Amino acid sequence: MDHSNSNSNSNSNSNHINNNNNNGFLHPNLPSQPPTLPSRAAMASAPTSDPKVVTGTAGYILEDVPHLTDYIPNLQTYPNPLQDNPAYSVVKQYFVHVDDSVPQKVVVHKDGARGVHFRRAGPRQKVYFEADEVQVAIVTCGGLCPGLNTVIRELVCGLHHMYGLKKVLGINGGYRGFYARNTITLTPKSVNDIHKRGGTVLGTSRGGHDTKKIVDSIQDRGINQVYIIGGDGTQKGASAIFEEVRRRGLKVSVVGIPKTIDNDIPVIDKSFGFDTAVEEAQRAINAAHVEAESVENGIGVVKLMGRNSGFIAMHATLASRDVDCCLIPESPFYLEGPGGLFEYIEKRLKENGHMVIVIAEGAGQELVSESVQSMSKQDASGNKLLQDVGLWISQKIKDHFAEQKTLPITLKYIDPTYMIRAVPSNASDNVYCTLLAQSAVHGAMAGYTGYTSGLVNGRQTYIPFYRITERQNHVVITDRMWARLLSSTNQPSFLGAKGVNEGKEEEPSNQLPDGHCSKELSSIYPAAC
Ligand SMILES: Nc1ncnc2c1ncn2[C@@H]1O[C@H](COP(=O)(O)OP(=O)(O)OP(=O)(O)O)[C@@H](O)[C@H]1O
Ligand SMILES: O=P(O)(O)OC[C@H]1O[C@](O)(CO)[C@@H](O)[C@@H]1O
Ligand SMILES: [Mg+2]
Repeated sequence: MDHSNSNSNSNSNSNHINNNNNNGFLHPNLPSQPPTLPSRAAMASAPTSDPKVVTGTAGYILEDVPHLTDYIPNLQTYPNPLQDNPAYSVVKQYFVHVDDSVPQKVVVHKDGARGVHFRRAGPRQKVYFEADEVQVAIVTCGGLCPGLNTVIRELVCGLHHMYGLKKVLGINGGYRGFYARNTITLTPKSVNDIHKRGGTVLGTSRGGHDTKKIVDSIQDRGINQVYIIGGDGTQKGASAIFEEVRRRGLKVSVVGIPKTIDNDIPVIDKSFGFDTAVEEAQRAINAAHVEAESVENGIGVVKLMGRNSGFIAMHATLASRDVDCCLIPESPFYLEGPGGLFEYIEKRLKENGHMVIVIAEGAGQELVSESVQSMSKQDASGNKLLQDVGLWISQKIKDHFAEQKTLPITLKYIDPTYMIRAVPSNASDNVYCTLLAQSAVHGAMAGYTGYTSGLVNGRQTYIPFYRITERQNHVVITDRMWARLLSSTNQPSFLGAKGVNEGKEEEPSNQLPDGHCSKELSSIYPAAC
Protein backbone atom coordinates (compact mmCIF):
# COMPACT_ATOMS: atom_id res chain seq x y z
CA MET A 1 0.00 0.00 0.00
CA ASP A 2 1.45 3.35 -1.01
CA HIS A 3 1.18 5.96 1.71
CA SER A 4 4.09 8.00 0.44
CA ASN A 5 1.90 10.86 -0.69
CA SER A 6 0.13 11.14 2.58
CA ASN A 7 0.81 13.52 5.37
CA SER A 8 0.31 12.71 8.99
CA ASN A 9 -0.62 16.14 10.31
CA SER A 10 -3.50 17.73 8.52
CA ASN A 11 -2.21 21.18 9.39
CA SER A 12 1.38 20.88 8.34
CA ASN A 13 2.46 22.47 5.07
CA SER A 14 -0.54 24.78 4.98
CA ASN A 15 -0.37 28.47 5.60
CA HIS A 16 -3.41 28.68 7.81
CA ILE A 17 -4.25 32.29 8.34
CA ASN A 18 -6.28 33.78 11.12
CA ASN A 19 -8.08 37.06 10.62
CA ASN A 20 -6.46 38.47 13.74
CA ASN A 21 -3.37 38.36 11.63
CA ASN A 22 -4.23 40.24 8.47
CA ASN A 23 -0.62 40.76 7.49
CA GLY A 24 -0.44 37.06 6.74
CA PHE A 25 -2.85 37.26 3.80
CA LEU A 26 -1.62 36.75 0.31
CA HIS A 27 -3.20 38.30 -2.70
CA PRO A 28 -4.61 35.42 -4.74
CA ASN A 29 -2.98 36.65 -7.93
CA LEU A 30 0.47 36.88 -6.42
CA PRO A 31 2.85 33.93 -6.23
CA SER A 32 2.61 32.15 -2.92
CA GLN A 33 4.83 33.47 -0.13
CA PRO A 34 6.18 31.65 2.90
CA PRO A 35 3.38 30.77 5.29
CA THR A 36 2.69 32.98 8.27
CA LEU A 37 1.42 30.67 10.97
CA PRO A 38 -0.05 32.09 14.15
CA SER A 39 1.66 30.41 17.09
CA ARG A 40 -0.20 27.57 18.81
CA ALA A 41 -0.24 29.60 22.03
CA ALA A 42 -1.76 32.59 20.26
CA MET A 43 -4.40 30.37 18.70
CA ALA A 44 -5.19 28.72 22.03
CA SER A 45 -6.05 32.07 23.55
CA ALA A 46 -8.17 33.29 20.64
CA PRO A 47 -11.67 34.05 21.97
CA THR A 48 -13.60 32.85 18.90
CA SER A 49 -12.62 30.84 15.91
CA ASP A 50 -11.87 32.90 12.85
CA PRO A 51 -12.22 31.72 9.28
CA LYS A 52 -9.11 29.90 8.12
CA VAL A 53 -8.06 31.00 4.69
CA VAL A 54 -5.11 29.56 2.83
CA THR A 55 -3.91 31.15 -0.38
CA GLY A 56 -1.75 29.84 -3.20
CA THR A 57 -0.65 30.74 -6.67
CA ALA A 58 -2.88 31.97 -9.47
CA GLY A 59 -5.66 33.12 -7.19
CA TYR A 60 -6.02 29.84 -5.29
CA ILE A 61 -8.00 30.21 -2.06
CA LEU A 62 -8.74 27.41 0.40
CA GLU A 63 -11.59 28.16 2.81
CA ASP A 64 -10.33 25.70 5.38
CA VAL A 65 -12.05 24.14 8.38
CA PRO A 66 -10.95 24.31 12.03
CA HIS A 67 -8.79 21.60 13.57
CA LEU A 68 -8.53 20.53 17.20
CA THR A 69 -4.86 21.54 17.16
CA ASP A 70 -5.93 25.14 16.49
CA TYR A 71 -6.76 25.47 20.17
CA ILE A 72 -5.30 22.37 21.88
CA PRO A 73 -1.53 22.18 21.54
CA ASN A 74 0.53 18.98 21.40
CA LEU A 75 -2.30 16.57 20.70
CA GLN A 76 -1.15 12.99 20.34
CA THR A 77 -1.66 11.27 17.00
CA TYR A 78 -2.08 7.58 16.18
CA PRO A 79 -1.67 5.58 12.97
CA ASN A 80 -4.95 5.26 11.10
CA PRO A 81 -6.25 1.71 11.73
CA LEU A 82 -7.50 1.62 8.14
CA GLN A 83 -3.95 1.00 6.97
CA ASP A 84 -4.30 -2.57 8.27
CA ASN A 85 -7.87 -3.04 7.05
CA PRO A 86 -7.86 -5.66 4.27
CA ALA A 87 -10.82 -4.00 2.54
CA TYR A 88 -8.95 -0.76 2.06
CA SER A 89 -5.30 -1.79 1.88
CA VAL A 90 -5.61 -2.69 -1.82
CA VAL A 91 -6.66 0.88 -2.68
CA LYS A 92 -3.82 2.81 -4.24
CA GLN A 93 -3.21 5.98 -2.25
CA TYR A 94 -6.16 5.40 0.03
CA PHE A 95 -5.26 8.27 2.33
CA VAL A 96 -6.09 11.76 1.15
CA HIS A 97 -3.15 14.05 0.47
CA VAL A 98 -2.98 17.01 2.83
CA ASP A 99 -2.99 19.47 -0.06
CA ASP A 100 -5.98 17.98 -1.88
CA SER A 101 -8.83 20.44 -2.27
CA VAL A 102 -11.94 20.73 -4.39
CA PRO A 103 -12.80 23.85 -6.42
CA GLN A 104 -16.14 25.50 -5.82
CA LYS A 105 -16.30 26.63 -9.44
CA VAL A 106 -15.58 24.14 -12.20
CA VAL A 107 -16.39 26.44 -15.10
CA VAL A 108 -13.36 28.69 -15.49
CA HIS A 109 -12.00 31.22 -17.94
CA LYS A 110 -8.45 30.87 -19.20
CA ASP A 111 -7.17 33.97 -17.41
CA GLY A 112 -9.41 33.70 -14.37
CA ALA A 113 -8.23 33.17 -10.81
CA ARG A 114 -8.38 29.58 -9.51
CA GLY A 115 -10.85 30.75 -6.87
CA VAL A 116 -12.31 29.23 -3.75
CA HIS A 117 -11.61 25.61 -2.78
CA PHE A 118 -12.72 23.36 0.06
CA ARG A 119 -10.70 20.70 1.86
CA ARG A 120 -11.17 17.28 0.28
CA ALA A 121 -12.83 14.80 2.61
CA GLY A 122 -11.46 11.34 3.32
CA PRO A 123 -9.21 9.31 5.61
CA ARG A 124 -5.90 10.74 6.80
CA GLN A 125 -2.80 8.71 7.64
CA LYS A 126 -2.80 9.84 11.28
CA VAL A 127 -5.82 10.12 13.55
CA TYR A 128 -6.29 12.16 16.73
CA PHE A 129 -8.45 9.72 18.68
CA GLU A 130 -7.75 6.28 20.12
CA ALA A 131 -10.68 3.90 19.68
CA ASP A 132 -11.21 3.27 23.41
CA GLU A 133 -11.31 6.95 24.38
CA VAL A 134 -14.08 7.94 21.96
CA GLN A 135 -17.68 8.48 23.03
CA VAL A 136 -19.78 9.50 20.05
CA ALA A 137 -23.16 11.28 19.98
CA ILE A 138 -25.51 11.49 17.00
CA VAL A 139 -28.54 13.79 16.84
CA THR A 140 -31.16 14.60 14.18
CA CYS A 141 -32.95 17.98 14.20
CA GLY A 142 -35.56 19.87 12.14
CA GLY A 143 -38.07 18.37 9.68
CA LEU A 144 -37.94 14.80 8.39
CA CYS A 145 -36.13 13.93 5.19
CA PRO A 146 -35.62 10.60 3.37
CA GLY A 147 -32.18 9.21 4.24
CA LEU A 148 -31.92 10.27 7.90
CA ASN A 149 -31.85 6.66 9.04
CA THR A 150 -29.30 5.75 6.37
CA VAL A 151 -26.95 8.47 7.61
CA ILE A 152 -27.39 7.27 11.22
CA ARG A 153 -26.74 3.69 10.14
CA GLU A 154 -23.63 4.53 8.15
CA LEU A 155 -22.20 6.72 10.92
CA VAL A 156 -22.58 3.89 13.42
CA CYS A 157 -21.23 1.22 11.05
CA GLY A 158 -18.44 3.46 9.72
CA LEU A 159 -17.25 4.39 13.21
CA HIS A 160 -17.39 0.76 14.30
CA HIS A 161 -16.03 -1.08 11.27
CA MET A 162 -13.47 1.46 10.04
CA TYR A 163 -12.15 2.85 13.32
CA GLY A 164 -13.20 0.31 15.98
CA LEU A 165 -15.31 2.90 17.87
CA LYS A 166 -17.88 1.07 19.97
CA LYS A 167 -19.44 3.73 22.20
CA VAL A 168 -22.10 5.49 20.13
CA LEU A 169 -25.05 7.28 21.71
CA GLY A 170 -28.14 8.44 19.86
CA ILE A 171 -29.62 11.61 21.32
CA ASN A 172 -33.42 11.38 21.46
CA GLY A 173 -35.60 14.09 19.96
CA GLY A 174 -33.28 16.75 18.53
CA TYR A 175 -31.19 19.36 20.33
CA ARG A 176 -33.29 19.42 23.48
CA GLY A 177 -32.59 15.68 23.85
CA PHE A 178 -29.06 16.53 25.01
CA TYR A 179 -30.45 17.87 28.26
CA ALA A 180 -34.09 16.80 28.49
CA ARG A 181 -34.48 13.35 26.97
CA ASN A 182 -33.00 9.86 27.11
CA THR A 183 -30.24 8.54 24.93
CA ILE A 184 -30.12 5.27 22.98
CA THR A 185 -27.08 3.06 22.58
CA LEU A 186 -26.45 2.50 18.88
CA THR A 187 -24.62 -0.57 17.59
CA PRO A 188 -24.17 -1.95 14.06
CA LYS A 189 -26.70 -4.63 15.04
CA SER A 190 -29.34 -2.21 16.33
CA VAL A 191 -29.12 -0.03 13.20
CA ASN A 192 -28.75 -2.89 10.74
CA ASP A 193 -31.95 -2.38 8.75
CA ILE A 194 -33.07 1.11 9.72
CA HIS A 195 -32.21 2.48 6.26
CA LYS A 196 -35.28 0.67 4.97
CA ARG A 197 -37.53 2.85 7.12
CA GLY A 198 -38.57 6.47 6.73
CA GLY A 199 -38.17 9.08 9.46
CA THR A 200 -35.43 9.01 12.07
CA VAL A 201 -35.05 6.34 14.73
CA LEU A 202 -33.71 9.04 17.03
CA GLY A 203 -36.73 11.32 16.72
CA THR A 204 -36.39 15.02 15.96
CA SER A 205 -37.70 18.40 17.07
CA ARG A 206 -37.76 22.10 16.34
CA GLY A 207 -36.67 24.72 18.89
CA GLY A 208 -35.00 23.82 22.17
CA HIS A 209 -31.48 24.82 21.22
CA ASP A 210 -29.70 25.92 24.40
CA THR A 211 -25.99 26.03 23.63
CA LYS A 212 -24.77 26.08 27.22
CA LYS A 213 -26.96 23.18 28.35
CA ILE A 214 -26.03 21.14 25.28
CA VAL A 215 -22.29 21.62 25.80
CA ASP A 216 -22.67 20.92 29.53
CA SER A 217 -24.29 17.63 28.55
CA ILE A 218 -21.52 16.88 26.05
CA GLN A 219 -18.96 17.51 28.76
CA ASP A 220 -20.81 15.55 31.48
CA ARG A 221 -21.28 12.52 29.26
CA GLY A 222 -17.64 12.57 28.12
CA ILE A 223 -18.66 12.90 24.48
CA ASN A 224 -15.79 13.76 22.14
CA GLN A 225 -17.32 13.41 18.68
CA VAL A 226 -20.76 14.93 17.90
CA TYR A 227 -22.51 14.32 14.58
CA ILE A 228 -25.37 16.75 14.02
CA ILE A 229 -27.74 15.99 11.14
CA GLY A 230 -30.06 18.81 10.09
CA GLY A 231 -30.89 21.77 7.89
CA ASP A 232 -29.86 25.42 7.92
CA GLY A 233 -31.21 26.05 11.44
CA THR A 234 -29.48 22.92 12.74
CA GLN A 235 -26.15 23.90 11.19
CA LYS A 236 -26.39 27.34 12.88
CA GLY A 237 -26.94 25.49 16.15
CA ALA A 238 -23.96 23.21 15.40
CA SER A 239 -21.79 26.25 14.78
CA ALA A 240 -22.79 27.71 18.17
CA ILE A 241 -21.98 24.38 19.85
CA PHE A 242 -18.58 24.29 18.14
CA GLU A 243 -17.77 27.84 19.32
CA GLU A 244 -18.70 26.97 22.90
CA VAL A 245 -16.72 23.70 22.80
CA ARG A 246 -13.74 25.62 21.50
CA ARG A 247 -14.15 28.36 24.11
CA ARG A 248 -14.06 25.68 26.82
CA GLY A 249 -11.00 24.10 25.17
CA LEU A 250 -12.65 20.66 24.88
CA LYS A 251 -11.26 17.92 22.69
CA VAL A 252 -14.59 17.42 20.92
CA SER A 253 -15.07 17.30 17.15
CA VAL A 254 -18.34 18.95 16.14
CA VAL A 255 -19.49 17.77 12.72
CA GLY A 256 -22.54 18.81 10.70
CA ILE A 257 -24.26 16.67 8.09
CA PRO A 258 -26.54 18.77 5.88
CA LYS A 259 -30.16 17.62 5.67
CA THR A 260 -32.99 19.40 3.96
CA ILE A 261 -35.62 18.04 1.66
CA ASP A 262 -36.01 21.56 0.21
CA ASN A 263 -32.41 21.50 -1.12
CA ASP A 264 -31.96 25.03 0.24
CA ILE A 265 -28.47 24.56 1.72
CA PRO A 266 -25.88 26.53 -0.27
CA VAL A 267 -22.48 25.38 -1.62
CA ILE A 268 -23.31 21.64 -1.80
CA ASP A 269 -24.42 20.03 -5.07
CA LYS A 270 -27.68 18.81 -3.55
CA SER A 271 -28.88 17.51 -0.22
CA PHE A 272 -29.59 13.86 0.53
CA GLY A 273 -33.23 12.85 0.22
CA PHE A 274 -33.83 15.34 -2.57
CA ASP A 275 -33.68 12.69 -5.33
CA THR A 276 -36.08 10.51 -3.38
CA ALA A 277 -38.47 13.45 -2.87
CA VAL A 278 -38.48 14.27 -6.59
CA GLU A 279 -39.08 10.61 -7.43
CA GLU A 280 -41.89 10.26 -4.89
CA ALA A 281 -43.51 13.46 -6.15
CA GLN A 282 -43.98 11.73 -9.52
CA ARG A 283 -46.63 9.49 -7.98
CA ALA A 284 -48.72 12.48 -6.92
CA ILE A 285 -48.23 14.22 -10.28
CA ASN A 286 -49.21 11.03 -12.14
CA ALA A 287 -52.36 10.76 -10.02
CA ALA A 288 -53.22 14.41 -10.69
CA HIS A 289 -52.72 13.83 -14.40
CA VAL A 290 -54.89 10.71 -14.46
CA GLU A 291 -57.68 12.54 -12.60
CA ALA A 292 -57.41 15.61 -14.84
CA GLU A 293 -57.41 13.80 -18.18
CA SER A 294 -60.35 11.59 -17.19
CA VAL A 295 -62.85 14.45 -17.16
CA GLU A 296 -63.68 17.40 -19.36
CA ASN A 297 -61.65 20.49 -18.44
CA GLY A 298 -59.98 18.63 -15.62
CA ILE A 299 -57.37 20.40 -13.51
CA GLY A 300 -55.01 18.59 -11.14
CA VAL A 301 -53.24 20.69 -8.51
CA VAL A 302 -50.30 19.18 -6.59
CA LYS A 303 -48.63 20.96 -3.67
CA LEU A 304 -45.01 20.02 -2.99
CA MET A 305 -42.64 21.07 -0.20
CA GLY A 306 -40.35 24.06 -0.56
CA ARG A 307 -40.67 26.75 2.04
CA ASN A 308 -38.40 29.33 0.42
CA SER A 309 -36.90 27.32 -2.45
CA GLY A 310 -38.76 25.65 -5.29
CA PHE A 311 -36.23 22.95 -6.19
CA ILE A 312 -38.51 19.97 -5.56
CA ALA A 313 -41.31 21.53 -7.64
CA MET A 314 -38.92 22.50 -10.45
CA HIS A 315 -37.21 19.09 -10.67
CA ALA A 316 -40.44 17.13 -10.26
CA THR A 317 -41.96 19.17 -13.09
CA LEU A 318 -38.98 18.65 -15.36
CA ALA A 319 -38.96 14.93 -14.61
CA SER A 320 -42.68 14.42 -15.19
CA ARG A 321 -43.46 16.24 -18.47
CA ASP A 322 -47.16 16.05 -17.53
CA VAL A 323 -47.05 19.40 -15.73
CA ASP A 324 -48.39 22.49 -17.50
CA CYS A 325 -47.51 25.04 -14.86
CA CYS A 326 -45.03 25.10 -12.00
CA LEU A 327 -45.24 27.84 -9.37
CA ILE A 328 -42.34 28.43 -6.96
CA PRO A 329 -41.51 30.99 -4.25
CA GLU A 330 -38.73 32.56 -6.33
CA SER A 331 -41.02 33.44 -9.23
CA PRO A 332 -43.89 35.71 -8.21
CA PHE A 333 -47.09 35.18 -10.20
CA TYR A 334 -50.49 36.80 -10.47
CA LEU A 335 -53.94 35.46 -11.21
CA GLU A 336 -56.02 38.01 -13.12
CA GLY A 337 -55.55 39.82 -16.40
CA PRO A 338 -53.27 39.45 -19.44
CA GLY A 339 -50.30 37.14 -18.78
CA GLY A 340 -51.91 35.95 -15.53
CA LEU A 341 -52.55 32.39 -14.34
CA PHE A 342 -56.31 32.33 -15.10
CA GLU A 343 -55.72 33.38 -18.73
CA TYR A 344 -53.12 30.62 -19.12
CA ILE A 345 -55.39 27.97 -17.56
CA GLU A 346 -58.19 28.90 -19.96
CA LYS A 347 -55.86 28.73 -22.95
CA ARG A 348 -54.43 25.37 -21.87
CA LEU A 349 -57.86 23.82 -21.23
CA LYS A 350 -59.08 24.98 -24.64
CA GLU A 351 -55.97 23.51 -26.31
CA ASN A 352 -55.66 20.28 -24.38
CA GLY A 353 -58.84 19.66 -22.36
CA HIS A 354 -56.97 19.17 -19.07
CA MET A 355 -53.96 20.45 -17.18
CA VAL A 356 -51.70 19.84 -14.16
CA ILE A 357 -50.38 22.58 -11.86
CA VAL A 358 -47.53 21.96 -9.42
CA ILE A 359 -47.15 24.54 -6.67
CA ALA A 360 -44.40 24.74 -4.04
CA GLU A 361 -45.75 25.44 -0.56
CA GLY A 362 -43.91 28.77 -0.30
CA ALA A 363 -45.13 30.11 -3.67
CA GLY A 364 -47.55 33.03 -3.79
CA GLN A 365 -47.58 33.52 -0.02
CA GLU A 366 -47.89 37.28 -0.50
CA LEU A 367 -51.08 36.71 -2.54
CA VAL A 368 -52.54 34.42 0.11
CA SER A 369 -51.83 36.93 2.89
CA GLU A 370 -53.51 39.68 0.84
CA SER A 371 -56.75 37.72 0.59
CA VAL A 372 -56.75 35.74 3.85
CA GLN A 373 -56.62 37.54 7.20
CA SER A 374 -53.83 35.84 9.08
CA MET A 375 -51.60 36.38 12.05
CA SER A 376 -47.92 35.92 11.25
CA LYS A 377 -47.00 32.77 13.17
CA GLN A 378 -43.73 30.93 13.68
CA ASP A 379 -42.76 27.39 14.59
CA ALA A 380 -40.62 26.57 17.64
CA SER A 381 -37.43 27.18 15.62
CA GLY A 382 -38.58 30.62 14.46
CA ASN A 383 -39.50 29.57 10.90
CA LYS A 384 -42.52 31.42 9.49
CA LEU A 385 -45.60 29.19 9.33
CA LEU A 386 -47.07 29.20 5.84
CA GLN A 387 -50.68 29.38 4.66
CA ASP A 388 -51.88 26.41 2.59
CA VAL A 389 -51.32 27.88 -0.85
CA GLY A 390 -52.54 24.68 -2.54
CA LEU A 391 -55.98 24.89 -0.97
CA TRP A 392 -56.10 28.64 -1.55
CA ILE A 393 -55.19 28.49 -5.24
CA SER A 394 -57.56 25.56 -5.86
CA GLN A 395 -60.44 27.59 -4.41
CA LYS A 396 -59.44 30.69 -6.38
CA ILE A 397 -59.43 28.73 -9.65
CA LYS A 398 -62.78 27.12 -8.88
CA ASP A 399 -64.32 30.51 -7.95
CA HIS A 400 -62.96 32.17 -11.07
CA PHE A 401 -64.36 29.61 -13.52
CA ALA A 402 -67.65 29.37 -11.61
CA GLU A 403 -68.08 33.13 -11.97
CA GLN A 404 -67.16 33.05 -15.67
CA LYS A 405 -69.70 30.30 -16.39
CA THR A 406 -68.13 29.70 -19.83
CA LEU A 407 -65.78 26.85 -18.95
CA PRO A 408 -67.04 24.33 -16.38
CA ILE A 409 -63.99 22.80 -14.72
CA THR A 410 -63.35 19.86 -12.41
CA LEU A 411 -60.44 20.40 -10.06
CA LYS A 412 -58.74 17.84 -7.83
CA TYR A 413 -56.21 18.99 -5.23
CA ILE A 414 -53.53 16.59 -4.00
CA ASP A 415 -51.28 17.41 -1.03
CA PRO A 416 -48.65 14.62 -0.78
CA THR A 417 -46.12 16.72 1.16
CA TYR A 418 -45.72 14.66 4.33
CA MET A 419 -46.05 11.38 2.41
CA ILE A 420 -43.05 12.43 0.32
CA ARG A 421 -41.01 13.44 3.34
CA ALA A 422 -41.70 10.26 5.29
CA VAL A 423 -40.58 7.62 2.76
CA PRO A 424 -37.25 5.77 3.02
CA SER A 425 -34.48 7.03 0.76
CA ASN A 426 -34.05 5.53 -2.71
CA ALA A 427 -30.97 3.62 -3.87
CA SER A 428 -29.00 6.61 -5.11
CA ASP A 429 -29.71 8.60 -1.93
CA ASN A 430 -28.60 5.58 0.12
CA VAL A 431 -25.21 5.59 -1.59
CA TYR A 432 -24.98 9.37 -1.19
CA CYS A 433 -25.83 9.11 2.56
CA THR A 434 -23.17 6.41 2.97
CA LEU A 435 -20.44 8.58 1.44
CA LEU A 436 -21.53 11.62 3.47
CA ALA A 437 -21.49 9.68 6.73
CA GLN A 438 -18.14 8.02 6.04
CA SER A 439 -16.58 11.35 5.05
CA ALA A 440 -17.89 12.94 8.23
CA VAL A 441 -16.30 10.16 10.31
CA HIS A 442 -12.91 10.39 8.54
CA GLY A 443 -12.81 14.15 9.20
CA ALA A 444 -13.58 13.87 12.91
CA MET A 445 -11.02 11.07 13.36
CA ALA A 446 -8.43 13.28 11.61
CA GLY A 447 -9.08 16.00 14.20
CA TYR A 448 -11.10 18.35 12.03
CA THR A 449 -14.03 20.07 13.68
CA GLY A 450 -16.51 22.90 13.06
CA TYR A 451 -17.37 21.67 9.57
CA THR A 452 -20.21 20.37 7.46
CA SER A 453 -19.53 17.34 5.33
CA GLY A 454 -20.81 17.99 1.82
CA LEU A 455 -20.64 17.13 -1.85
CA VAL A 456 -19.12 19.88 -4.04
CA ASN A 457 -18.86 19.26 -7.74
CA GLY A 458 -19.19 15.53 -7.19
CA ARG A 459 -16.46 15.33 -4.51
CA GLN A 460 -16.84 14.95 -0.77
CA THR A 461 -15.50 18.00 1.10
CA TYR A 462 -15.33 19.67 4.51
CA ILE A 463 -17.02 23.07 4.44
CA PRO A 464 -16.70 25.64 7.25
CA PHE A 465 -20.02 26.22 9.03
CA TYR A 466 -20.21 29.91 8.08
CA ARG A 467 -20.38 29.02 4.38
CA ILE A 468 -23.37 26.76 5.00
CA THR A 469 -25.29 29.13 7.26
CA GLU A 470 -24.70 32.52 5.62
CA ARG A 471 -27.47 32.25 3.03
CA GLN A 472 -30.09 29.90 1.59
CA ASN A 473 -29.92 28.23 -1.79
CA HIS A 474 -32.68 29.39 -4.16
CA VAL A 475 -33.78 28.57 -7.68
CA VAL A 476 -32.35 31.34 -9.86
CA ILE A 477 -35.06 32.19 -12.33
CA THR A 478 -32.57 33.69 -14.77
CA ASP A 479 -30.56 30.44 -14.84
CA ARG A 480 -30.76 27.86 -17.63
CA MET A 481 -32.62 25.35 -15.47
CA TRP A 482 -35.66 27.59 -14.96
CA ALA A 483 -35.54 28.49 -18.67
CA ARG A 484 -35.66 24.74 -19.44
CA LEU A 485 -38.71 24.44 -17.23
CA LEU A 486 -40.47 27.38 -18.87
CA SER A 487 -39.79 25.93 -22.28
CA SER A 488 -41.03 22.47 -21.22
CA THR A 489 -44.33 23.70 -19.73
CA ASN A 490 -44.88 26.72 -21.98
CA GLN A 491 -46.24 28.59 -18.98
CA PRO A 492 -45.97 32.38 -18.78
CA SER A 493 -42.89 33.66 -16.95
CA PHE A 494 -45.08 36.17 -15.04
CA LEU A 495 -42.12 38.53 -15.38
CA GLY A 496 -41.88 41.90 -17.06
CA ALA A 497 -38.47 43.22 -18.18
CA LYS A 498 -38.05 44.76 -14.71
CA GLY A 499 -38.44 41.40 -13.01
CA VAL A 500 -35.92 39.75 -15.32
CA ASN A 501 -33.32 42.40 -14.57
CA GLU A 502 -33.96 42.07 -10.85
CA GLY A 503 -33.60 38.29 -11.10
CA LYS A 504 -30.28 38.64 -12.91
CA GLU A 505 -28.74 40.25 -9.85
CA GLU A 506 -29.16 37.05 -7.86
CA GLU A 507 -26.23 34.70 -7.75
CA PRO A 508 -26.48 31.26 -9.31
CA SER A 509 -27.65 28.53 -6.97
CA ASN A 510 -24.49 26.67 -6.10
CA GLN A 511 -21.83 28.52 -8.03
CA LEU A 512 -20.53 31.93 -7.14
CA PRO A 513 -20.02 34.21 -10.12
CA ASP A 514 -16.53 35.46 -10.97
CA GLY A 515 -14.99 37.48 -8.21
CA HIS A 516 -17.80 36.84 -5.76
CA CYS A 517 -16.69 36.00 -2.25
CA SER A 518 -18.50 34.81 0.82
CA LYS A 519 -19.31 37.54 3.38
CA GLU A 520 -16.69 36.11 5.74
CA LEU A 521 -13.99 35.93 3.12
CA SER A 522 -14.62 39.45 1.83
CA SER A 523 -14.63 40.91 5.34
CA ILE A 524 -11.34 39.36 6.38
CA TYR A 525 -9.65 39.38 3.01
CA PRO A 526 -11.05 42.09 0.72
CA ALA A 527 -8.13 41.79 -1.69
CA ALA A 528 -9.39 38.37 -2.76
CA CYS A 529 -12.79 39.66 -3.76
N1 LIG B 1 -29.81 30.51 14.66
C1 LIG B 1 -29.84 29.40 15.38
N2 LIG B 1 -28.96 29.20 16.39
C2 LIG B 1 -28.99 28.07 17.13
N3 LIG B 1 -29.87 27.06 16.91
C3 LIG B 1 -30.77 27.19 15.94
C4 LIG B 1 -30.81 28.36 15.11
N4 LIG B 1 -31.81 28.21 14.21
C5 LIG B 1 -32.37 27.00 14.47
N5 LIG B 1 -31.75 26.39 15.49
C6 LIG B 1 -32.09 25.07 16.06
O1 LIG B 1 -31.88 24.06 15.08
C7 LIG B 1 -32.88 23.07 15.16
C8 LIG B 1 -33.52 22.85 13.81
O2 LIG B 1 -33.90 24.07 13.20
P1 LIG B 1 -35.13 24.15 12.18
O3 LIG B 1 -36.35 23.66 12.87
O4 LIG B 1 -35.15 25.50 11.60
O5 LIG B 1 -34.81 23.05 11.09
P2 LIG B 1 -33.66 22.95 10.03
O6 LIG B 1 -32.43 22.40 10.66
O7 LIG B 1 -33.50 24.26 9.34
O8 LIG B 1 -34.22 21.82 9.08
P3 LIG B 1 -35.39 21.92 7.99
O9 LIG B 1 -35.58 23.36 7.65
O10 LIG B 1 -34.87 21.12 6.85
O11 LIG B 1 -36.57 21.30 8.63
C9 LIG B 1 -33.89 23.54 16.21
O12 LIG B 1 -33.70 22.78 17.37
C10 LIG B 1 -33.55 25.00 16.42
O13 LIG B 1 -33.77 25.43 17.75
O1 LIG C 1 -44.46 20.67 9.50
P1 LIG C 1 -43.03 20.77 9.83
O2 LIG C 1 -42.46 19.57 10.46
O3 LIG C 1 -42.69 22.02 10.58
O4 LIG C 1 -42.22 20.86 8.48
C1 LIG C 1 -42.59 21.60 7.37
C2 LIG C 1 -41.40 22.19 6.70
O5 LIG C 1 -40.27 21.36 6.73
C3 LIG C 1 -39.66 21.29 5.45
O6 LIG C 1 -39.91 20.00 4.96
C4 LIG C 1 -38.17 21.45 5.50
O7 LIG C 1 -37.83 22.72 5.92
C5 LIG C 1 -40.35 22.36 4.63
O8 LIG C 1 -40.45 22.04 3.28
C6 LIG C 1 -41.67 22.48 5.30
O9 LIG C 1 -42.20 23.77 5.20
MG1 LIG D 1 -34.52 25.14 7.67
